[in-house]
Amino acid sequence: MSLVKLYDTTLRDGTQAEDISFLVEDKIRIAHKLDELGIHYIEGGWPGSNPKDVAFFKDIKKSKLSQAKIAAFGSTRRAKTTPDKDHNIKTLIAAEPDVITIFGKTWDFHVREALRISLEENLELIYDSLEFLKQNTPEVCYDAEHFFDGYKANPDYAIKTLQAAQQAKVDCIVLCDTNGGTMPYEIAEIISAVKKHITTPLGIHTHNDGECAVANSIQAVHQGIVQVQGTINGFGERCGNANLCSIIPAIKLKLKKECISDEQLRHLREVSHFVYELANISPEKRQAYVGKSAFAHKGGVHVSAIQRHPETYEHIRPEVVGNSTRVLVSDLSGRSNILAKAEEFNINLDSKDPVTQEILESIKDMENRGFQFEGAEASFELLMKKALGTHKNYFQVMGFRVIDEKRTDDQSPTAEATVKVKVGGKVEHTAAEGHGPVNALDNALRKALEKFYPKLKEVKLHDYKVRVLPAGQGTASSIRVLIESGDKQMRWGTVGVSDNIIDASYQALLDSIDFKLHHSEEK
Ligand SMILES: CC(=O)SCCNC(=O)CCNC(=O)[C@H](O)C(C)(C)COP(=O)(O)OP(=O)(O)OC[C@H]1O[C@@H](n2cnc3c(N)ncnc32)[C@H](O)[C@@H]1OP(=O)(O)O
Ligand SMILES: CC(=O)C(=O)O
Repeated sequence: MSLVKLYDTTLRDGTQAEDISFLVEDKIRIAHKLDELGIHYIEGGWPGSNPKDVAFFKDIKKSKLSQAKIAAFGSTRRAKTTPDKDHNIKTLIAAEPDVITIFGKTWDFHVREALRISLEENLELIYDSLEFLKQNTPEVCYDAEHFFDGYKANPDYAIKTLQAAQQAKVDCIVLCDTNGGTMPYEIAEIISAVKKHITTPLGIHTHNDGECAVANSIQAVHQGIVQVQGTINGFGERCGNANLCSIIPAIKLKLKKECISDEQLRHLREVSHFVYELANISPEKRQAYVGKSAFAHKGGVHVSAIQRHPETYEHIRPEVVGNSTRVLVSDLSGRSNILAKAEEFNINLDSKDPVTQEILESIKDMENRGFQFEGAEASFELLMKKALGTHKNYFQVMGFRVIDEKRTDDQSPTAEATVKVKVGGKVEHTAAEGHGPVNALDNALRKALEKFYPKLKEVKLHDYKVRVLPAGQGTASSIRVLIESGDKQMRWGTVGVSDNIIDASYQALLDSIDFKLHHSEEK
């Protein structure tokens, strides 16, 4: 099986994305993750650009990578100098990477407009920059910027720029779709034309402006190119770069070519989430292969079929990329969704038991009133237990009161809540303050119940989302509150709906506490 080399530019082109910035420490941690994933080349940055990138190349040498090569990025020399005097080229060599990659101009329009030099001068600049680098570095890649646009505008000149790089004996020539507007069929045609003139190994670097970056990269691999550049999660300039989290499984599972091992592929989802975490960006749910929804089944017909055979609605087994099948519960559910969830929660439920239908109808009715169980599986589990008569009443809330007060215009508001709960035969009446009314109510409820159930001290509130339901009644609209809670072992979601935001929050908080108590006892 032929090997396709993976070249990751998350740490360089990825950081050219709006909102993405990594500390040097983040870059080092990501580099190690990429190395473990089996990425062959890690482009760490542009040392001629900023001190952070210089520090990366210095620091990465202090720790050992298992197999990846570190690449430094830059450009061909400036027009009015020679390579040995060019600041950018000198800093690239000084960074002492395993590989140096420079980009140069292919498109005659860019040579004239961006560099403002003659076409001939640009060819000299490509050749002598690369030739000089080849004498000073073990491996050199050449990124032919705007190659596809350049080829379409002036094929002869575009090929001449590649020939200049080939003459300098570079190790790989990377065809770039820099503006990201090329279509997959053009990639196939142009690569086969290039191969008539160029014998140097070819690579591909695509951007996603036409939403075709992954498709274009796969098309290029199909055409026999040997290096694919991209970024984790598709981070990158404008609409992003080609997403390696989609390209890697496509190379292995669809094109049946070698790139990383099966074991490394099982860590793909983990690496994707790690990079999101360090970038401080919420993972994209609908991301192919690695997203939370990539194998989430909602329609009753789908759930029924995947239980008979997963391949009916899954294009690959999710485990091979470290993901898993999920069944969602909603008003699009059928009995199969309820039965699948019951099995997941270790609840015995017979498909012929009339309670299955009752639960289904109750969900459809509640979703119609604004509830949503997809992010609130703990509330759904409690609902099932109530329907089956296995729900236990650990406590009863006899009432609550919340006061939100702002006495003068220049004073911040204060919030206080009182609750009355009954546990066994004992009544507890407690008050607490908080940052706002919901937090005060949460504090009061826990304060009252922790006396009876000290395990509740472990529960932390991780997320609190409020959504106004679209009834068009302004501040009198119904509200849905989704809460995510967690302890040391797990996280769970609960939901509440009311036309009163405090009441909706109260319902979700109560379910969260109730769920924790049920699970502590079951353990
Ligand atoms: C397709 C890509 O993604 S390429 C990577 C793009 N990434 C970045 O630009 C991020 C890092 N860049 C930087 O930190 C800065 O732009 C630097 C340090 C590289 C250069 O900064 P400056 O010297 O201030 O120049 P500036 O940012 O305005 O860039 C334009 C200069 O680059 C030159 N240039 C652009 N492409 C090339 C090239 N392939 N070869 C040589 N010079 C080039 C232009 O001719 C222009 O030079 P001039 O001002 O002497 O006419
Ligand atoms: C080299 C590069 O980043 C590009 O052409 O998009």
